[in-house]
Amino acid sequence: MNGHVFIIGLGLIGGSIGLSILKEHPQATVTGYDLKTDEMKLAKVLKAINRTSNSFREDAEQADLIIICTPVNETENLMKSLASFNLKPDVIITDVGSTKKNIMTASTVLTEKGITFIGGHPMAGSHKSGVSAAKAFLFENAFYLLTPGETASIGSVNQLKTWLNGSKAKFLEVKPEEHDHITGMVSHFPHIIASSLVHQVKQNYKRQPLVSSLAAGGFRDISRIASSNPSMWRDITLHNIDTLKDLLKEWQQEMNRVINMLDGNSGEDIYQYFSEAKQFRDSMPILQKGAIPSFYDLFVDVPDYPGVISEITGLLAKEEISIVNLRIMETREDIYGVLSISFQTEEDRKRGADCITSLTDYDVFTV
Ligand SMILES: NC(=O)c1ccc[n+]([C@@H]2O[C@H](COP(=O)([O-])OP(=O)(O)OC[C@H]3O[C@@H](n4cnc5c(N)ncnc54)[C@H](O)[C@@H]3O)[C@@H](O)[C@H]2O)c1
Ligand SMILES: O=C(O)C(=O)C[C@]1(C(=O)O)C=C[C@@H](O)C=C1
Repeated sequence: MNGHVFIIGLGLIGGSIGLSILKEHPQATVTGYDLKTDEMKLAKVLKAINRTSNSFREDAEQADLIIICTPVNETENLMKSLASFNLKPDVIITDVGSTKKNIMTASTVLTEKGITFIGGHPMAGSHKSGVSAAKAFLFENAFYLLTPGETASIGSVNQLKTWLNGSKAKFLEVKPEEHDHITGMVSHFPHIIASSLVHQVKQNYKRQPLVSSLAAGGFRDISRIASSNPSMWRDITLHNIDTLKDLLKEWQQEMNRVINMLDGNSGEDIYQYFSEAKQFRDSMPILQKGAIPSFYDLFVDVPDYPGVISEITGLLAKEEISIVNLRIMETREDIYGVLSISFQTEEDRKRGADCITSLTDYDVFTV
C-alpha cells in the first residue's frame, strides 16, 4: 500500500510494527516519533521507519494511518492531543496497548469528532524494551486482537489489517471488556505472580544469599517476565486493576486449596493436582504453532576460558548460521558461564543447537 503511516512511540512494539509495515509496503512513507531522540534515530538506522518526525502535529495531520505504540497511560493523553489537530478525515488511528477498556473509553475524544479509532493489541512481545529489540516477525502467528470503535466501518478494519499484513499475525475481534478479562488472566496476572515470586526469593536472600545462585531453570522460566519494563506494567496494572483484584482473590482461594491439600498429606491428591495442571497446560496452544517465542535465544554452558566465544562463533560461521546477538550471562559464580546466543529464526536456533551439540561437549538449552 502507498500512504503515510505515523508511528508514535518507537520501542519494541512500535519498531516491530514499523519493520513489518515497511517489509510488506515498501512504497509507504513510515514516519516515526518518540520522546527519546536517540530511539528515533536508531529506528531509522534499523529501518523500522524511513523518516523521523520533525513536527508531531504536522506528521499526524499528514497521516493516513496513525499507530500509537506508547505505554497505555501515555496513549490516553496522546489521543487527546490528536483530537485537537486537523487530521485527514479518513485517517485510521489505532494503538497497540495491552489493555483495551480504558483505551476505548478514552478514544471517544476522537470518535465523537468522526475520527476512526480501532483498538489493537498484538499478543506477543518480550521482557525486552526499546527499538533495538524490535523484530519484523515478532507477531508472526500470534493473535492480534482488535477492538473496533462503534464508528469504525468494516472497510476501515480491513484497511488496517492490510496495513498490518506483514506482521503475519492472526487478527481477532473482541469486546474491550472481554479483552481485559482474558489478558488479565493470561498476561497481566502472571506478571504479578512472577514479580511476587521474585520478591519472596529476595526476602529469603537476606537470610540465605546462596538462594540466588541456586535459582536455576525452573525459577528462570517462571520469573522471566519479572524483568520487563516496570513503568509499562504499572500502567497496565492501573488500567486493569479490578480484574486483577478479582483474580488475586481467586488465587488466594486456590492457595488455600493447596494448603489444605498439603495438610492432608496425601500423595494421591498431590499427584492429581500436578497431573491435572500438566494435562491442561500441555493441551494449550502455547506449546503449539502460533506462540513462537519472541526471541530465538540459545543458551550454552561454556567453561570460562579465553577464546571460548570465538570457538563457538567460528563453528556457527562455518555452518553459515547467522546470529544476531551474543553475550555472556553473569548468572553463575563458579567456573562455568552461560553464553546466550540470539538467532533470527527458530530454524537457525535449531541448526545452531545441532551444530554446537555435535561438535562440542557443551550443553545447550532454550527457555
Ligand atoms: N512489551 C510487550 O511485550 C508488549 C506486547 C504487546 C503490547 N505491548 C504494549 O505496547 C506498548 C509499547 O510497549 P513497548 O514494549 O514497545 O515499550 P517500549 O518501552 O519498548 O517503547 C515505548 C516507547 O514509547 C516512547 N514514548 C513514551 N511516551 C511517549 C510519548 N508521549 N510520545 C512519544 N513516544 C513516547 C518511549 O520513549 C519508548 O521509546 C505498551 O502500551 C504495551 O502495553 C507491549
Ligand atoms: O513474552 C513476554 O515477555 C510478554 O510478557 C509478552 C506479553 C504476554 O504477556 O504474553 C506481555 C504483554 C503484552 O501485552 C503481550 C504479550
